[in-house]
Amino acid sequence: MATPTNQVFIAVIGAGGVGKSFLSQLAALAARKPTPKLSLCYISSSKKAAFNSEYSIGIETALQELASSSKQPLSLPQLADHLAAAPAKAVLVDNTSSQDVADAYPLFLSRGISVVTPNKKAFSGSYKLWQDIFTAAATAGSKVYHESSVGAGLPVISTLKDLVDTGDEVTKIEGVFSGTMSFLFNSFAPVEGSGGQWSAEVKKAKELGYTEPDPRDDLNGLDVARKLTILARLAGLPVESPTSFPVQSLIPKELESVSSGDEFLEKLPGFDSQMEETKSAAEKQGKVVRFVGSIDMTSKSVKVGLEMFDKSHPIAALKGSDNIISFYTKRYGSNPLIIQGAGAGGDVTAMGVTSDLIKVLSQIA
Ligand SMILES: NC(=O)C1=CN([C@@H]2O[C@H](COP(=O)(O)OP(=O)(O)OC[C@H]3O[C@@H](n4cnc5c(N)ncnc54)[C@H](OP(=O)(O)O)[C@@H]3O)[C@@H](O)[C@H]2O)C=CC1
Ligand SMILES: N[C@@H](CC=O)C(=O)O
Ligand code: NA
Repeated sequence: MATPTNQVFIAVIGAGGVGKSFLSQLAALAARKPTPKLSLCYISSSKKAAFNSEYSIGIETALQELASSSKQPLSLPQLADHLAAAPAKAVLVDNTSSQDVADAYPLFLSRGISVVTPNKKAFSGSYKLWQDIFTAAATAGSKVYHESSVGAGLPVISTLKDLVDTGDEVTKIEGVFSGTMSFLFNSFAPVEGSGGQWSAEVKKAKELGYTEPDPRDDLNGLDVARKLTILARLAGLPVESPTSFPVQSLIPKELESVSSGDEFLEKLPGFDSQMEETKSAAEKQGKVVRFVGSIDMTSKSVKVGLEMFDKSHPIAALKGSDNIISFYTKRYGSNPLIIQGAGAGGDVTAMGVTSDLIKVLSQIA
């Protein structure tokens, strides 16, 4: 039987802040662009899944179907089998931050299943996983896109790929790469006024959907380190892992061994004085403190941490969860190519995922 080319099956793992926004953008996309026909065939959280032998879940009703389902999620190899047996091509959308799901991308890709994701774990894990992912995709002809793994929906990865693919040479990448850290410092240590309480701002960032599922993954600097690992690799620096360069953590020493994110948030107000000291030290010099990262391609060095900025500096003047990312290249000379805008939040992150899906559809359907 010929494989229909006018239909694509979509499997979604993860229905949190980004996953929910993605589903509503998928519903709008399916309504706006009837070709190829987009069929949602699987949706799961960590505990439950909705799927059936007809490969058909209502996109609009997916969250209700998931909530009322009594099915356990398929194991990742079972899901790969299920999608490989679908009557047309399939795309896996990973909206989790799971390392296990990320580790399975080579399996999905080698079975012809394309992957789109905002999950940083695969592209910032071991360099071997990175190679396995792109080798599996190249061998099987499947596609893999991860725009929202850096700067949420901002066109950071596509821009860097375009620079490299057109023969430009990146010399340095620097800026603010975390929506959470941007929000925290913009509200805790604003250019004007006194700012809020550190621990209260951390809670707000979580409520606004900016943080990782566990906010300690933002505060320990690892989220930014992961993003820099991804960008460094794309720019041609084969960084081994996000822990292979200096990363400053903002987790108080006393809370390093706390077992859960919730307990950490409960105890954090007891350590607000530590961040207050950092803020005052900058204020004494007429500056503000911000959490930044940089990749220097010439010296092959990557670093992540706090720096002080004059109040007139563009990094000091960021608002909300904005990221600012400057690409210094041979072609752009001393005036970098700069990308700026919201770097976290469900809708802007899902936008990057949905636009990646559209790119995949244009190549496979
Ligand atoms: N939020 C943001 O602004 C941005 C997020 N991202 C990335 O997007 C991804 C999702 O973030 P976000 O939506 O905020 O996170 P949430 O915590 O809101 O949602 C995560 C979802 O993934 C599910 N999940 C976790 N592990 C598994 C698993 N092994 N199998 C199936 N489902 C699983 C969770 O299920 P359950 O509810 O059962 O635990 C939940 O539905 C992360 O990788 C994050 O780094 C990237 C850019 C910006
Ligand atoms: N927690 C991350 C989400 C996007 O990658 C951030 O705050 O930037
Ligand atoms: Na992006």
